Amino acid sequence: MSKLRVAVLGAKGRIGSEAVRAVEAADDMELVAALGRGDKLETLAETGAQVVVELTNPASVMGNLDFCVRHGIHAVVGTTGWTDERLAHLRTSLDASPTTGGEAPTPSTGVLIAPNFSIGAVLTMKFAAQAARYFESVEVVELHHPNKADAPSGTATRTAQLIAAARAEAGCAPQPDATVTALDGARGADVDGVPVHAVRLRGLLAHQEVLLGGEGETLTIRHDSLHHSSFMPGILLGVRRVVTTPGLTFGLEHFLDLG
Ligand SMILES: NC(=O)C1=CN([C@@H]2O[C@H](COP(=O)(O)OP(=O)(O)OC[C@H]3O[C@@H](n4cnc5c(N)ncnc54)[C@H](O)[C@@H]3O)[C@@H](O)[C@H]2O)C=CC1
Ligand SMILES: O=C(O)C1=N[C@H](C(=O)O)C[C@H](O)C1
Repeated sequence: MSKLRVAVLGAKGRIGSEAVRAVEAADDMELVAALGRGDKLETLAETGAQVVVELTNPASVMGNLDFCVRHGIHAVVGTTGWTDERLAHLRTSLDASPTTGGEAPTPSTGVLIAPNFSIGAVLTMKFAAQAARYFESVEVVELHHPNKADAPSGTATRTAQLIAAARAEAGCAPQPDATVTALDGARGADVDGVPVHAVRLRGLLAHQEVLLGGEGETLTIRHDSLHHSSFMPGILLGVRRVVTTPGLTFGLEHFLDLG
């Protein structure tokens, strides 16, 4: 069986360099390009890359994906900074990409955007959304290394959105909060009504706590990524699945059998 031809964008970065090693070690993949800032995207087409693993930064990701989609190259994206506007733009460009034909043509290019590739983080999001309706209060605390460019993390934003959606579906009342005066930022960022707090601390990598509170009890769901290796099985799964999943997939959970 022929190997999947994979390229990594952001190949010299913290997660990108780990992804390069993971792709090189995978029996069913061939690393055909490892590109960093300033390298020409045309290399992707020239090397016949079938899948790009995009691990750069929010300022670069849209241009990189535009190139991939125009050239029919599938993409597995870990880079953060996704807004509704950016997702709409990507869907529009996917709609215009080559189609598989048939009565209801679908985009043939697949893009997976995963706010977090680690299984524990994906499960944290799922468990938090399940629990959210049973507690009056819920807040998210994410903790990362101090070199991280964005806050709150993509994972925390997604977690809060899923919690808010679950609470809205269950008809939950707004959270209790009697705060009248507060220093700017003291109550965190408001993501769909869920407070999200970001800690940046030397020594940390990527961690998250979801704090849930009800009458006389609290529940804490905590996840810790202790090494970038925690993201690699998810990236490799994404590469294997995206080639047969046209269009936009948001969240690795769609490629996992979580029940
Ligand atoms: N979804 C997930 O599970 C994870 C996502 N991330 C995200 O991945 C992104 C990268 O994180 P880190 O590796 O920590 O950052 P980093 O700053 O260490 O690495 C980013 C690399 O991309 C390069 N780069 C910038 N623009 C480029 C371009 N146009 N073409 C090619 N390379 C370019 C930079 O020079 C740098 O080497 C961030 O958005 C981060 O939040 C990080 C870890 C896990
Ligand atoms: O920048 C990081 O390191 C990470 N970024 C992602 C995020 O913003 O959620 C995933 C993980 O938290 C590591």
